[in-house]
This record gives sequence, C-alpha cells and structure tokens, in this order.
Amino acid sequence: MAFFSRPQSTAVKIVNPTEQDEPKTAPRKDSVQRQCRNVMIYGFCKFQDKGCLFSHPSTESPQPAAPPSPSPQEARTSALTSQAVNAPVFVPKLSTPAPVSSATPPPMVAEPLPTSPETASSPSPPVAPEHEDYPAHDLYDQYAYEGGEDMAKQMELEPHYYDEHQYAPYPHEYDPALMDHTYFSPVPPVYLRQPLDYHLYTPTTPANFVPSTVDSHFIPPSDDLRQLLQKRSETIRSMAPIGSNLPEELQGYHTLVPLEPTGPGVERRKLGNWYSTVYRAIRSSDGLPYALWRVENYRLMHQSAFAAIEIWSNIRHPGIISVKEAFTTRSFNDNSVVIVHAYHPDAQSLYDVHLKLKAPTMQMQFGRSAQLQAHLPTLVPERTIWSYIIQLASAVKKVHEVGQAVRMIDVSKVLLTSQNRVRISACGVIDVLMHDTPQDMGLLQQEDLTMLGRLVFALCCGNVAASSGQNFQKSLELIGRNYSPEVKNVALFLISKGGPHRNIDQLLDMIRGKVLSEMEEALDATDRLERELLSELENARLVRLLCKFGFINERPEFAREPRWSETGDRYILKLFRDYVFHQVDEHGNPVVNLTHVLTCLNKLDAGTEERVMLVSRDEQSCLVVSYKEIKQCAESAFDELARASTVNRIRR
Ligand SMILES: Nc1ncnc2c1ncn2[C@@H]1O[C@H](COP(=O)(O)OP(=O)(O)OP(=O)(O)O)[C@@H](O)[C@H]1O
Repeated sequence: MAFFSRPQSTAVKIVNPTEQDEPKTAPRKDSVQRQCRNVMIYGFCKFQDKGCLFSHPSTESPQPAAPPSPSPQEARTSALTSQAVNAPVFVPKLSTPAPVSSATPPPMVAEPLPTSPETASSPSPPVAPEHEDYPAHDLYDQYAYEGGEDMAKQMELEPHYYDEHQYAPYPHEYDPALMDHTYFSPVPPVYLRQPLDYHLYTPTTPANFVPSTVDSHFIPPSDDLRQLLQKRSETIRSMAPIGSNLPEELQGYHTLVPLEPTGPGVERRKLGNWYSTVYRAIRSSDGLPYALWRVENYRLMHQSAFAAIEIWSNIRHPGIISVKEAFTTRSFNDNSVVIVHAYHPDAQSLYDVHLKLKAPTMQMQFGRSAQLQAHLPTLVPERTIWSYIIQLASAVKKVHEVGQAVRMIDVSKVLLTSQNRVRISACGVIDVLMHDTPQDMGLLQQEDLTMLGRLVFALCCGNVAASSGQNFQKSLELIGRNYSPEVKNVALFLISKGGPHRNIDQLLDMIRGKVLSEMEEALDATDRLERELLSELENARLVRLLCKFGFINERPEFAREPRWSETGDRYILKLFRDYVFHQVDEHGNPVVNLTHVLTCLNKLDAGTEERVMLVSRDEQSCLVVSYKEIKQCAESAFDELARASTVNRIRR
C-alpha cells in the first residue's frame, strides 16, 4: 500500500473583493439613532418633547398593539415588555443628580401596559444580555464605553434636563422583583458543552514568560530535568552488588540495596557508639522504595524508645525527610534497629557535594598544578548558602514548633535531593538511640542552632572543622573575605552561645529579606513544573486511545464476526489501523512516521469531520470516511467489549 496524502480540498481562487462584495458596515450606533428605551419598555416616552435625545418613532398611540405573530426579534421585545411592566421609568444617570424634593411625592412607575395573552403567559426564553437590555442605570457607563463620550458629556452639562422627581423610584436596595430574569436566571442555564478538540494541543504560557531552557534556581533546563528524572527511575531499579549477603525479607521490606559502600576495607564512621548503614528497600504492601536506617548491634530494651518515632512520623515538611516507622530485627544476624524514611533517589549529602575532595580528573589536561587544584572543594556560591540556610531554618522551625529537636544537623546528614533543594535526613535516629538519656528539650533546640552554625561555617570554608577552636578565627576571616557581612552575622549568631533567648525565630527575623527571593524562586519553580506537566498532559490521552485500539483490534473471537468482515461496519477499524501503522511508501518500504501516527490518533480522538481514504490490503476497495465515523465505530466496539467483560465477571 502506498502512503496516501489527505484528500485535497477544492481550490478556491482568492481575488480582491469588489465593492459589491464588501460587507455593509452597520451604521454607527449613535445615541440619536438609537431608539429610546422608554419607547421600548412602555411604548412612549414622556420626555419626547422635553429634549430626550433618543429616537422616537412617530407613532400616535403610546401603547402599541401586540403583533399577531411576532418574529424572533419581536417576540424577544414582547417578552421584554411583559417582564418590564413593573420596571421603573428609564432615567439616564447624571453625574450630579438633582436634589429630590421631599414635598412633592415622586411619580411612581408607569402603569402596566396591556400585553397580548400570548406574550404575557409564555415564559420568556433565556436571552443573552445585550447592551440594550442592561438596567437603565448602567446606560451612562455604556455610552462612555462605546465611545459615546460626547453624549455623556452633554448629559452631564445639562443637570436640569430631567424631571428631578424621576430619581426617587429607584430603590436603593437590590429588589429581585425588578430583576430582569432573562439575565439573572434562577435556573442555571443549560450549555451544550463541546468536547475539546484534542488534535489541537493545548498552548502553554509563552516561552519567554516561563522559559524552560533556562537553568533556574531550583529547576534545571527542561532537557536536564528529564534526564535527571530518568536517572532517578533507573536508580530506583538498581540492584545490590552480587554477594551483598543481605536478608531477602525484612519486616515487610524486600530487595535491599545498600546506599553506601559496605564490606571489608571500607572506612566507616560511627553514629555515636554505633555503626549504621543505609539501605534502600521495597515495601511489600505498597511496592514503593524506602530508605532503611539500620543501627547495628543495638539492643533495644523498651518499646518506649519508639515514642519519638511517632512524633517524627507526623512531621511533614519539605526540608525534612519523612519518617515512616521503626522496628527491631535479627535478620542481619545481630540485634539491629531499623528506622524507615522516605527515599529520595540520587540524593547526596552536602559533604559529598561540596566538601569531599574530588578525584583529580583534570590531570592529563592541565598538568600537575591543575591536578592539585582539582582536589580542592570549590567555593559554594552565596546564593546557594542562603538557600540552604533558609530551607534548613524553616525545617528547624517546624520541628521546634512541635516541641522536638532535630539533634542531627550535619553536612553528612543534610541531603541534596534535587537542584538546590536540601532536606534533613536521619531524623529520629538519635532519639531512638538516646531514648534512655533524659535531655532538656530547650538545650537540644539550642544545640540545633549551633549545629546549623557549624554547617554554615563548614560550607563557607570548605572544611568540616571550620568552626572548631583553632580554626575559628581564620574561618571567620575567610567568610568575611568571600561572603557578605549578612552571611557572617548569621554564622556568628548561630555559633555563639546565646543563652536561652537565642531561638529560631530570631534567625528567621535576621534572614527575612532573603526569604523573599527564595520564595520567588520557589514560585518560579512551581510555574516551571506546571508548564512541564502541561506539555506531558496529552500523553496519557494518547496511551488510553492506543490501549483501546489494542483491545479491539485483531481479537481472535472477532475473526468470524460478520461485522469485522469486509462487508461489516467494523471493517473500517481494520483499515484505519493499517492506514495509521502499516503504511508503505512507493518502494514498498515501511513508513515509520510517528508524526503521522500522532496526527491520526489526535484527529480520531477529536472525531473531526476530516475525511480519510482507507484502502483494503488487496487494494481492490477503498472507503472514504471521516474521523468522526471511525471514532463512533471504535467507541461502540470498545463499549461492547467493556460490557462483555463485566457480564462474564458477573456470570463467574
Ligand atoms: N532518605 C534517603 N534517601 C536517599 N538516600 C539516602 C537517604 N538517606 C541516606 N541516603 C544515602 O545514604 C548515604 C549514606 O548515608 P549516611 O548518613 O550514612 O552518610 P555518610 O556520608 O555515609 O555518613 P557517615 O559517614 O556518617 O555514615 C548518603 O550519602 C545518602 O546518599
């Protein structure tokens, strides 16, 4: 089969329009040509001879007789008339209303006009509001809006133009009885909702407003973001090295993978008096990955040790890695305690990112001096330092608010989980390990601030021990040289022994100005992600469509069904499938054109009127059908299938 192009539409010659062809432009709606609203409502205008500027048809009778069979426009006018019998007299608003005399009672509304029984009883159809039907008091604004400023000005200059008593009939309160119910319909209007044209992709915000190629503070350029997410998916699926010798099952978790190097020869640091290892494992009940903190050789004597875990499991904050649960286990052939946290694939500690000496990768390129330089950690930019301070301060604030202390804010325990996004890990671990050592919570919270100060020193100076005794002065000078005085102040405030008055709120007050720009970046990130999401929105729709096609096409039970045979109505689905996926070019080579497939599927989903020529495999017959017809056919085939699947389930 050859690749068919879409049937061409008939060519239409484009010529300059002649004068006769040109549409007659409607005469400008000047106020003088506009019919007076009083005439429309009441059939006459009492100001006709008193200077009313609107047009008044030369009719003798102020009460026009109802026409025998009204045209739609007339019917509408009669409906309006029937509703307007109690309406107040139309009085254009003046900017300086004349005072109302209290002595003379204001004239009341016009007498109800006799209406034809037909128009009086029949409910009026919902009518879209038009300018003419707006309440009279909006008319002044209407003129100004439509460009009738001259008229409006004229009205303004003639304050005595109207009878001053005419102002009173207007009630100050909103009277529903006076409402034009064609406008404020008590019954919700019925709309015929048209489906979206899915073949037209939803436009996103203009690229220069939310640029996706720019490396913003929290979100890398779109391509990198996708790579990053792909890499994370891959990380989640990675396997443990062979010979890891890990338990197959651990209290409802399986497929353990160590997240740090283990085994003989690996240098290990202790957490307090204990060694710890972090694993990733899949939870059987939900199939999701979690980070398991295992503290080795720890014999837990009392269940009360887990009291803090309950508190931690209720803390939700974007700067804290959530705690799920904790348990003891002997599956590692020892007494281990395991604390389960949320897992963030490819997370790296701040130590690994900023402080760890990097391998000398540039040796070949730049020689020995470059090699030595390559070992040195690079200076962390001030913007990044502020971002970390703000995020961590916000996390600390949350923890202190619930009467808890973080107890572990360290470059090795703060993880970078995505671009410039940090989270405190290992929460609850120290609480479990030290559960039998009573501690003053106020002091622990003070210690949190000091630990945050040490972290700031370490990051600014590229040295874990930057805030320790002998390094302190030199580190302070270094911070003063490389960072703004505000960073230095914050670092000093945090590290100083401030006494019980030093608290997280004071820190937040100090960094208030920086929080604003952080928030802007965060909102920018939300916009960026929303835009990315929007561009992926159509994927799910197309997958669903393809799945439907997969379900209905080539089912063995349809092989002898007359409806799917060459004379059956479902035959077009077979041919359409060939048209979309099985085309060959004029040399008989398969056409593998994703754009063609997507275009066809989108048009099918939209059910467009566009026609397509479908040719049988033997090229003996061809059908010209619209996408709309194919869609109807596909939907009815799928509905039948879906119904059959339910029936069988019920029978079983
Ligand atoms: N919740 C988590 N999600 C994803 N990865 C994590 C999580 N918690 C820890 N990790 C990973 O596990 C690694 C080991 O964590 P750990 O706290 O033991 O760090 P470390 O650098 O080995 O510190 P230490 O030397 O004190 O043990 C971290 O570097 C981090 O990459």
